[in-house]
Amino acid sequence: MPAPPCTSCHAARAALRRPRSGQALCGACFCAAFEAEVLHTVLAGRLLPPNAVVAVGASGGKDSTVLAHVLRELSPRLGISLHLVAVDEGIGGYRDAALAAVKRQAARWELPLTIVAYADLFGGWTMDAVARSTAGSGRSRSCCTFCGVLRRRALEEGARRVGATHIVTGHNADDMAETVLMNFLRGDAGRLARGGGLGSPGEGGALPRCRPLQFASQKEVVLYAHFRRLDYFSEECVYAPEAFRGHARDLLKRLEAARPSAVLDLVHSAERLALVPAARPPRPGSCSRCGALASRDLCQACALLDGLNRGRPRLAIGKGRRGLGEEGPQGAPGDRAQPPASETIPAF
Ligand SMILES: Nc1ncnc2c1ncn2[C@@H]1O[C@H](COP(=O)(O)OP(=O)(O)OP(=O)(O)O)[C@@H](O)[C@H]1O
Repeated sequence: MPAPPCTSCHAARAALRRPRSGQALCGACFCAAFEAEVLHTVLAGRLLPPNAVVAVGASGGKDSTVLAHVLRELSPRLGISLHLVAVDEGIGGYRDAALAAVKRQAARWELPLTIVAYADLFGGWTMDAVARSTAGSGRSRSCCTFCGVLRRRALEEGARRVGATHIVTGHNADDMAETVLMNFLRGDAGRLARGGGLGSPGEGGALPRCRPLQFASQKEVVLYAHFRRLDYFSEECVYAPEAFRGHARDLLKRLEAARPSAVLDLVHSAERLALVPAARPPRPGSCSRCGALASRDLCQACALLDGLNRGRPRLAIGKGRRGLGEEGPQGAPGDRAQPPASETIPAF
């Protein structure tokens, strides 16, 4: 049976049904709709003002590839300029291939690219060295904790170097829903309290960050990349299988099978959550070492590096009561007198 006509242009045959709405569209109309929705997210949320210099966190993966492509399409209407910033975490057998994809994108789209490396920024520490240091006798399950904190810092540093006024990342709705689930599973009220919204406004001197793909489903991101024939790197990070996020991802897939709106419902639930004031993190101060946003003497990145340099990395990541959980905070439940330092960072 031939495909039905596209319900938008009525000229071409439909090439897909949109996963959420079931609408039958041709590839061109789907891509136009996808771009219009991202434009709406940016405009309605006032995420990127005219003349913004936008650093796109470019990992070479599908999400940031789609984000960079869509923002490039939209940049004349938004009046923004783009700069790709890629972080080389020093992960052998993974990041080099991903960076090669970013370089190809920069060349094809004629966008400036800056690469910053953990090894240069963090006193010689690469993620592979961190993994060796944190593993002890077994496999390290805390790599994503370290990497998330350090990458956030590295992206901020890279963005500053290129004179950016804003940072965007490619987190999609599925990523956001996983994060909400993980925060629930950890009982992390501090993060849940400010987990909604489209990003952080740039408190404490940090650059404003946002996630323009936050309402786009992973499936549609992949479909957009397919129809626009985007070239991206699709392998999983070598440390990802150890991460707690994988459990949240599996759970989310099962929830979505039973209830297709589960992903977006979770994203919106984070926006609507109203927690009692006592659950909110304290007003942040600044790190005594680097001046970044911190709720304790040292910011997350400096605390982690301190632990690594002293040969006691596990202390900084929650093997004690006040450390960080994997990819985020994990203070003792109910311990609100001095919440974990990680509560000072937004949930991405
Ligand atoms: N090495 C990196 N350099 C620059 N930005 C990065 C890097 N890694 C991740 N990011 C940014 O953070 C976002 C989320 O990354 P993460 O690895 O958690 O998710 P992802 O869904 O696999 O994203 P992607 O498909 O873009 O790799 C990316 O979309 C990108 O904007």
